[in-house]
Amino acid sequence: MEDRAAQPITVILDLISQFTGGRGGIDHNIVQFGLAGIMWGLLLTVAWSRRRQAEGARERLLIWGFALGLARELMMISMAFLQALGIIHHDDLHVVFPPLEHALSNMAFMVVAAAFLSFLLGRQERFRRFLLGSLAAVAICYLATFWWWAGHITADPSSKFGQTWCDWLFRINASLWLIYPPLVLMRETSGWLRNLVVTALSFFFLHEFLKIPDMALGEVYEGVFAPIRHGLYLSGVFLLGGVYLREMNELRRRAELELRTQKNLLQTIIDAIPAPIFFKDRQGVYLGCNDAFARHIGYSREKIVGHTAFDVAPAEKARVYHEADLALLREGAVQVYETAVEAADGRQSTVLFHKSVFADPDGQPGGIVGTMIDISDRKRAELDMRRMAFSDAITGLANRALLLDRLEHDLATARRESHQVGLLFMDIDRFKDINDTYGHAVGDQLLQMVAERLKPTIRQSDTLGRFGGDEFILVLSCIKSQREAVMVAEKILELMKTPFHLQDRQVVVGFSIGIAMFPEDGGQPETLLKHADMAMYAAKQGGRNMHHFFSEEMNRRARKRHELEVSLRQAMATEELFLVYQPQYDLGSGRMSGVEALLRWRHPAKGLIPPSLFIPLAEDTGLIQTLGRWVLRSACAQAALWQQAGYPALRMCVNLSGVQLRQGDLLEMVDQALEETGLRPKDLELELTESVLMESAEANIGTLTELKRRGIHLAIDDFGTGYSSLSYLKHFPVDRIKIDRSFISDLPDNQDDAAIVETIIGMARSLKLKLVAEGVETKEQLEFLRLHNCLEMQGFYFAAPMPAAEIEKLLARGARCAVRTLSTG
Ligand SMILES: Nc1nc2c(ncn2[C@@H]2O[C@@H]3COP(=O)(O)O[C@H]4[C@@H](O)[C@H](n5cnc6c(=O)[nH]c(N)nc65)O[C@@H]4COP(=O)(O)O[C@H]3[C@H]2O)c(=O)[nH]1
Repeated sequence: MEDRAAQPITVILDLISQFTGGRGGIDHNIVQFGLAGIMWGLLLTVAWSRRRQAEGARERLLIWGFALGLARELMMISMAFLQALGIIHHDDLHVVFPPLEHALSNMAFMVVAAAFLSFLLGRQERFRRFLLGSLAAVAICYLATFWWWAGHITADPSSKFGQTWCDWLFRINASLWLIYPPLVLMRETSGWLRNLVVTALSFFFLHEFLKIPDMALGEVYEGVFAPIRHGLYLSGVFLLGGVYLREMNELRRRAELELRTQKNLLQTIIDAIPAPIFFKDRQGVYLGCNDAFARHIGYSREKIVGHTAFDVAPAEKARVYHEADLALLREGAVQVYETAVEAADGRQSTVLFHKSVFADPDGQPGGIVGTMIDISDRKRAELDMRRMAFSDAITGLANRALLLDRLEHDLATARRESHQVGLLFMDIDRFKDINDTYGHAVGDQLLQMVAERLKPTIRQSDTLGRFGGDEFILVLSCIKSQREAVMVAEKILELMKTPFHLQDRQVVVGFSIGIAMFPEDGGQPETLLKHADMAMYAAKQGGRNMHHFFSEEMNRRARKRHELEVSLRQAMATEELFLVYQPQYDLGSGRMSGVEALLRWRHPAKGLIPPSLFIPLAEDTGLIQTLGRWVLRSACAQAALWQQAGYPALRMCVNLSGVQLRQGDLLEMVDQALEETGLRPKDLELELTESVLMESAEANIGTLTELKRRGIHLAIDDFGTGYSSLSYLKHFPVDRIKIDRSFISDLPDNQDDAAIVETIIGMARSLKLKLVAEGVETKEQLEFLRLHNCLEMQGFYFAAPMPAAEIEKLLARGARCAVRTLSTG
């Protein structure tokens, strides 16, 4: 029965055996070894090349497994060659090679199987146990076999390894271990990858297992089994290799995809950051950048990436960046520096670079990553702030702080290098009037225009600034003589002569310049400034629109002025000031028609100080406000007293300073004085000098009209000394003209004066203005005036200024102008 059953199989096996060339045929086919060797070699190459990216136990195992497989094939190829070349006989091969070949192929299978187990199951412990167990078993089998085989072959050199019990042991052991991985995988995983791996591992198992029936049959049908087994082996290797390569390909694709995703993500993230970011390699080639960077430097990303700074920045700048990069790569750490960047369109910006080095996979400096913070606005703001701190807001010239700083610096240099410095202190004459007349905006405009005219006069090394108000300073930093300063001053005065176009008007402004020289006039900035200021004051006193050098005399005068000022302040508190009154007579009635209140100062040490000395000082220092208020109130009070005492009404004439007129509170001051004293407005006459009136005619006309509306009389003092425009005179609400005493003093002999006086009298008559002649000292003068019909007079011929009590006496006596009183006031 058994024979019958075995018969058809035997027939088939015989047939296959015949067909395949029988024993020793394909078993030792060099093509098969070659193919398997190529596959193992390829797999080893791939696994080796990937060892960096895919670090891990599996990859290391695979390298070992593939290497063992390759070693087996190489050994088989060399065996085939040795046999083909007749160096070793076929029978002798069985002595050494089979145990080695079995060990290598089995170890290769085990290791590869373990690697796939770990990969597909993801459980390290399990595959480690499997690996250790299988390898230990293979090793034990191998050692035992070899030990036995060594003895056996010595006893019977014709015996074959494949026909001994140790071969059995070997095959059974190997197939038992090789059945394990496919079974585990079948049970625990699924998917096409699992199926392929299971198939490949099963082929390996079958390759080992089929040897067992072959041996059981006495290797009679090795011609059948060998091709099948080796076919299975080759298929297993190719299948596994295919799986692995495909998997590698997939991994690479996935890695690339991931890399691309990561790159996109990174690009999106850095594009979302508003600060420019870039990164370059060690050679300075841009590897990437964000939109902000591309925008900032004005190039597209394509023009930047793959290029160096030399392609996107001017060579000079690129060199700076490159050198900074090299230093950073050399020294590592972080680099922060500020620099100017020029964009493609030439736009300049100041940026703060933060650069650091990034490492390559080997931990070496791989390149540079940097960010740029645009600090142009901050820089500009800092610059503006610095400029604002040192420049005058209206004119843009140096301000007081900068002027003092420069002056100090120039003086230090001049001291060191022994040269001179000229300081020009300039002031616009009557700037206040312009401000009052046209408003502050126009005043500022004038300051700007003056600054513009001054600018071209200065050299690079000079400093021009506004010291405050209408005061300009020019520091001539290095000059050889006073002559140079004079030339500059004259040039400036010449420039200022051209009228300024202000609010559709051509306005001529005067300019006074005071000059102080280093080292003669002072060694310190403060002293020089003070002295130049004094010189400027002297220029103003001297008739304006001129320049004046500082002198010691000026200093002395200034000191005296200062002392006087201090005394005047004290005088106001200690009643050293008092009023005297000078009568004015009406020759028509022969009666005293009015009195002029005149201020006196009796200094405890210096005696009587004339008003011509202290009134201008009071005007300059602002004391005139308080003083004027006091004079007006006292005079009004005195006039009211006389009236209350029953004397005939007298016109009380009070001098007003130009400063008082310009201050806004004149009306209020007058109202208050009248109200407090009870004097009628019509009994008060306010005297304004012709020049004061003309200086700011337009601004004053409103105030004067208001005074007039209240019934207060207005007189033009010192008439004839200024250059009254007749048209203005016609518009001014004045009542009286006071002919200046300078025209009276030489009457009647001086023909010119006589003609002037006659003209003034004629003009007053035609303008219907009243007249009073002041400074009448002689009978001839009186007669001349009377002859020409000027009937009101004031002067020493009639009476000198006198205290109120004296006036009262005169009033009490009903004194008439015939009385010749030459008493002093
Ligand atoms: N040679 C000569 N002089 C005569 C004669 N008659 C009078 N005078 C003087 O002529 C000046 C007349 O005053 P003014 O023209 O208003 O000129 C005044 C006036 O402009 C100013 N002043 C005086 N008191 C005041 C005041 O209270 N307020 C203001 N703002 N100015 C005043 O001081 C100037 C000088 O005043 P005074 O020294 O008091 O000098 C007075 C007076 O003493 C004469 O026949 N011959």
